[in-house]
Amino acid sequence: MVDQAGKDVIIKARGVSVQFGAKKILENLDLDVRRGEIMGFVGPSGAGKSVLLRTILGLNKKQAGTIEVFGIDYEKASDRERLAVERRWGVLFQHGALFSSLTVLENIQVPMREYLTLSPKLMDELARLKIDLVGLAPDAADKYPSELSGGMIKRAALARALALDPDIVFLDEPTSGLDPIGAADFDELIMTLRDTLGLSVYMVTHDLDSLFQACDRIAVLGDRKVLVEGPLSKMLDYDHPWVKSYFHGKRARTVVLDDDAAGRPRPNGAG
Ligand SMILES: Nc1ncnc2c1ncn2[C@@H]1O[C@H](COP(=O)(O)OP(=O)(O)OP(=O)(O)O)[C@@H](O)[C@H]1O
Repeated sequence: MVDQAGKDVIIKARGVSVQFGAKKILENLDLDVRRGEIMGFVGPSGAGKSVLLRTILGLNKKQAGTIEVFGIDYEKASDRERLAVERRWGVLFQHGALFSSLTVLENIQVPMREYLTLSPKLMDELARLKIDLVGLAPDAADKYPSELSGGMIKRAALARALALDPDIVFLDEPTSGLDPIGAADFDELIMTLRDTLGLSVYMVTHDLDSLFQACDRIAVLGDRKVLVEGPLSKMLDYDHPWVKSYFHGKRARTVVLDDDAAGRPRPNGAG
C-alpha cells in the first residue's frame, strides 16, 4: 500500500466508528501510518486516543469502517493471518504493564514463548540482546519490576515490545511519569531504533518535548476524528482552537525557546 506521497502505508484506517452504548467516541475516522516513521497522537483528554489504539489492535469492537495493518484486515483475518500480524507488532501499554512476578528477562520472553518455539538457551540470548538494545545494564535481566526505576520499567517494557523484532511498536504515553531527562533519553532511544532498525512507531503522548523532538508526523484527535495530521509545521499553522492553544500555548513556547537556547535545530521545519 502506498499513499499519495508515494510512502509505504502500514496502517490504513477508513471510515472507522466506535461507540460505547449511545456514546460515540470515533466517527468516520481515516488514518494512514507510514513505514519507518514516528507518528505521535495527541488530543484532548477523552478524545479517544487509547480507544483508537485498542481498536487497531483488535481489543475494541468498531461499529463501522475498515482497518488494515500490513495490508490485512485484522477483524476479518483468519487465525493464521492474525498470528502473522501479531508477530509483527509490539505494544507498550501505559504504565509499562510488566508482570510483577517475573524478572525482566522472563517478561521479555513472554511473547517469545507465546509465538515462537525456541530453546531456553536461545531465548535467554535473545532476551539479553533486547536488554542491551534498550540501554539497560546486563544485571537488569534478573531484577523484578519492583526493583526498577520508572525509566528502567519503560525500557524493560520496550524490550518486551521488541521481543519478536516487530515492524511497528505501539507506545501509549511512554514518557509519562518520567523526569524530563529520562523522557528525553527515551525519545532518543526511540529515534535510534527507528534509524537503526527501520522501526515504525505509533506513539500516543501528551509530551510536547516528544512531539517536537521525536515525531516525524503528528495526528491530532478531536471531534471524534483525526482533525489534522502532518509534520509539526502543519500543526503550528493549523487554525483550530484546541490545536492552536496546544501548539502555541505557554508550555509549547517553553519547549521551542528551550530548543533555541540549546542551539538545536527544530525538526520538521517547526516555526
Ligand atoms: N470500554 C469502554 N467502555 C465505555 N467507555 C469507554 C471504554 N473505553 C473508553 N471509553 C470512553 O471513551 C472515551 C475516550 O477514552 P480514551 O481513553 O480513548 O481517551 P484518551 O484520548 O486516550 O484520553 P487521555 O488523554 O485522558 O488518556 C472516554 O470518554 C472513555 O470514558
